[in-house]
Amino acid sequence: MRLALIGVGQAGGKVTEAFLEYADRTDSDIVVDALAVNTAKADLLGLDRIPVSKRLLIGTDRVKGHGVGADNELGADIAAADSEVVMDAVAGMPSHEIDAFLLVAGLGGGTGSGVAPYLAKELRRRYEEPVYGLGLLPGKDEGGIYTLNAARSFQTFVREVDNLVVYDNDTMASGTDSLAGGFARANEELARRFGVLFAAGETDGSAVPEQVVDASEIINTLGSGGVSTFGYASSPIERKRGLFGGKGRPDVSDATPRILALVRQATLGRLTLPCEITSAERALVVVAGPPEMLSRSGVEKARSWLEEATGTREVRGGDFPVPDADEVSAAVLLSGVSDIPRVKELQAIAIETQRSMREVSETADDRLSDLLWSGDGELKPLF
Ligand SMILES: Nc1nc2c(ncn2[C@@H]2O[C@H](COP(=O)(O)OP(=O)(O)OP(=O)(O)O)[C@@H](O)[C@H]2O)c(=O)[nH]1
Repeated sequence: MRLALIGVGQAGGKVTEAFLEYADRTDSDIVVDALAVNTAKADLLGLDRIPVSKRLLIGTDRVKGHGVGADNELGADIAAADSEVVMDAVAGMPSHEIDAFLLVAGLGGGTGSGVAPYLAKELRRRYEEPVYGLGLLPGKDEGGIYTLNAARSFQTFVREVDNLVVYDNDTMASGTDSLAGGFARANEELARRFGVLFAAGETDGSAVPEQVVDASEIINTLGSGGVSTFGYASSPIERKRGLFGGKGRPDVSDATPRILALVRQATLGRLTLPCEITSAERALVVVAGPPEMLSRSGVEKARSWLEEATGTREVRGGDFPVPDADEVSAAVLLSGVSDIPRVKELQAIAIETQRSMREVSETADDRLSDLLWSGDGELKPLF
């Protein structure tokens, strides 16, 4: 699947660059073009793979390049005023090569969470290709304003995209390094894992899959509307010693059970957004690795298992041969999921935060409560 990537806000820009790094390293063709959009000049200066001409600073008349300081209403207002800057840059992309747009944004801050949903709306209005979101949820320890931002952005973003794929920062593997180091590792891991899914149908012809996962399989799995989560698992392979010191053939004796075990692990392990898997409407599985290890019956069995585990008959699947790989991996996309504890929790905390803000604002400033609070006690979308 060939993507036009648009990274919005600081996190969105960094994750987009991680995708570019993955595509370069694996020589894969998944990124047609990439833009970074921000209200903070410093964040754009911190990028290094996206060319300067494709780093777009918006809202300069309102915030003078200093960012919106976690105010996502301001982010959405700026997007409404300045979206043309982004749409002009998108119009310069080779649209005939693009299978889909992917907007990447952290939903806890102000820029990504406010601007990305508005750009999704504009892109869907102008282009036939599907527009997907990759939304990063803030960790539980990030505080009230991040949670409130994420809850409001989430409901607006879901409404505006064809599908919102979610990555919860709380699922990030914990390490002992700094926050920045932790994010860099998480972004690399995220790009590598999603990369397998998007790159599966874009092989250069040197190794042909038995069951191709092309762009339409991914598009049909994502569907139109809803939320997706993603799981991944891998295991190293043993190779017999190769002639002349080259890579030898892998040991294929356990190829079939290994695939089934990996798909189970990917589905039942650490999903990017933990959810009740039986609430999924559709699923897609990609098994990647050396071609000898990609047993057709393994992939078939894994698909049947996934049908049973999720209770949906709409399960697609295929293989992605990577001749030199030192591992076999399984990527599982669950789409149309609805039973998501973290989203319920996010909304509950956000409503509580709003309620306390409302109590303060009723004595201090009624305008604020009207902005955040709809008459029926629900969170207001951003626009
Ligand atoms: N996965 C991931 N999350 C990140 C990264 N950087 C920041 N975040 C998360 O993104 C949220 C903050 O969003 P940012 O992108 O920094 O903020 P912004 O959209 O630029 O908005 P403002 O800074 O308020 O203008 C927080 O919830 C962070 O946890 C990153 O590199 N990777």
